[in-house]
Amino acid sequence: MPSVLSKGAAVGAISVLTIWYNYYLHRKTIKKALASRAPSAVNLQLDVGVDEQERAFSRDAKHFSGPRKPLAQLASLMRILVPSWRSKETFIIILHTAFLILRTWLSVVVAELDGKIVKHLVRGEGKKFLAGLLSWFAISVPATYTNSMIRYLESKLSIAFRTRLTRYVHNMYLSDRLTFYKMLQLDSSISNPDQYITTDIARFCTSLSSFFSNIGKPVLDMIIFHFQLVRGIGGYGTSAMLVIYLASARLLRKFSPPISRLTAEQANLEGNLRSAHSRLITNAEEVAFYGGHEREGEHLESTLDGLMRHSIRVARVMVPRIFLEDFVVKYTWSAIGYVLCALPFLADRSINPGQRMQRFVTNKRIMMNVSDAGGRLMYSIKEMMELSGKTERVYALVSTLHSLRQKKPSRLYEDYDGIRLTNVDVKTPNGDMLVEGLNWQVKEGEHFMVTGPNGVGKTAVMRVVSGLWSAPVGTVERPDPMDIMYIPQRAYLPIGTLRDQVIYPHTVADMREAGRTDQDLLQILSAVHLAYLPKREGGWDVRKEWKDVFSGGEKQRMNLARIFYHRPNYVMLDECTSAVSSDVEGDLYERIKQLGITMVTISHRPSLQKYHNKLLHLDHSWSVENLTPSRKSPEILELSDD
Ligand SMILES: Nc1ncnc2c1ncn2[C@@H]1O[C@H](COP(=O)(O)OP(=O)(O)OP(=O)(O)O)[C@@H](O)[C@H]1O
Repeated sequence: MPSVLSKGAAVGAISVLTIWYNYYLHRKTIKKALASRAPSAVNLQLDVGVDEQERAFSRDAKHFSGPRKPLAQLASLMRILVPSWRSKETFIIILHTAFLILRTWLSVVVAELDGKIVKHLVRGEGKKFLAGLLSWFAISVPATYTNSMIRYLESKLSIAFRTRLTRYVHNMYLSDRLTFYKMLQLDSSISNPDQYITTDIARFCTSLSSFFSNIGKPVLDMIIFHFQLVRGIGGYGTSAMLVIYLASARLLRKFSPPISRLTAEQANLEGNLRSAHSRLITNAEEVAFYGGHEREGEHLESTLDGLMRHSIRVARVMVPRIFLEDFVVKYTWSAIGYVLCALPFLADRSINPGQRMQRFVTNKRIMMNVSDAGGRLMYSIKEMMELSGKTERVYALVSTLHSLRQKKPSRLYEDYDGIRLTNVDVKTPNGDMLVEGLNWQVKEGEHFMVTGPNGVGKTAVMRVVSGLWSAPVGTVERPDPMDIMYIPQRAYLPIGTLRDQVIYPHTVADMREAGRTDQDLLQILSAVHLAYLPKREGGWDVRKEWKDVFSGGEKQRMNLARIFYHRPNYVMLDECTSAVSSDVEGDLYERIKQLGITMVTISHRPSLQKYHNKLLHLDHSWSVENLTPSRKSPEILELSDD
């Protein structure tokens, strides 16, 4: 009984520590939540500065370069998951390990108590039997508490890993190096980053945190129980058990299908299905107009078919492995365990029945625990392979982000008062030449129109100026990003309030800092002929899926409103008034000019020429022409082939 009390005290001490830790974390979370209500910097990782994060990325880059073996991949990812010995994750892992040890220790105590209870029963010692039973119950409270804490800490670890890894990826994905754009538009190695960031990271973190229990617990059990068994059945018996385990592990490995590859493939196919659904969500109206539901249905079905065929194949190849695993772990090991427990007592007839019963029950209980731990270790070989497949995908994501982040942009200078391209070759990401040796300069007050046939590379020039595409040859000079804006062909409406639509990409905090008010925004909306919107939609704070609310022309005018809000020195407009009625369109161009903003307009509409004084014509070669209001046909100033 005293030993039970001292063990109970140990459990109590660990429990108090855990409760204190939870309280501490809870307070920290509340403090953080309150702090995050205040307007914060743009950095996504609230507790780390942008520069510090950039330095961390540069330090980590060498650990994510090129292909690596699964264990090395896991080691690289662990650097992100547990960044230091003083991190929260280290503390959770230590606490988790403490509870694992405690559980194993309690199992030994229970096994010994079992033996004693049976001994008292056989001897007919009623009082001792009852005392043993009471101790048994006393142990059950900390034992169940320990089990629930192990599960709780496992979830906590998984959440902590996921938070850290997802933030790390988000910070790199959405950094000012435009990694998300490069990944989505220019690089095909990661086809569905959304699937990787949402599902794959979550699965990897859950697997990794449960892996600590699944491997850590049985390994601990095996070590501690084996010491107990050596006392009970001698060194030969336990050595025999060990040899049998190792042989079984080899056998199971030999007959195991390539689980890590199958897991990675499964995740890939799930990503394809998800992406097919995302496409339908994004293009629902277009599909509905075309009556393309059957065609889209066929695509979804064939994607689902691929996934299901793979899942069935996985289930089929797993049958022999599961059969072998069960046969070895559940039956063969138990039978051998019985024999090993019984042998010492069959050989030694001098032991009295009570003692014999006590030792047999204790040993059998420990043997069952060893067998159970061994079984869990065998099962965790499969989990280890699955984890390896999940690690492979998450590693691929992080290493691609690192390699895209390091890609050098073209020779681009951001301190020029104007736009100047010198001997620039404009090429597609595939390397196809669109415009060769482009020499083009836009000075302040020179409003340019860029024209040319479809697909000739007009938007490509805007991509090169903005730095989205790098020019392999030549030099690009342009103003500071704060002084130039690019309005793309397709109007973009972010998630948020009506106010957010006008001020994008500013936040409300940025707007307040810039000294702008809702009254200013109303004036801006009236400049783009949308002054009726706040009233119609129910105020500035209303949140809607704006892309479904606004008409085509309204969407474009809202995008143009951002020019009046941000008032850059230069703006590049890419066919962004095609749905705006021509009277409003003309008015908008005049207003932009009145604000002293220099315009570069990509358009096919000759009616827009009157708002510009120069023209860049692209048609596999390039030419710059003067546009004078009095002359219909432009005067040719410079040709690319002269
Ligand atoms: N991510 C990409 N990868 C490969 N090729 C691309 C990519 N984006 C565009 N292109 C190609 O680059 C060429 C130029 O495209 P761009 O959008 O600049 O044409 P454009 O002159 O603006 O045409 P339009 O008048 O139809 O808008 C096109 O042939 C297009 O297929």
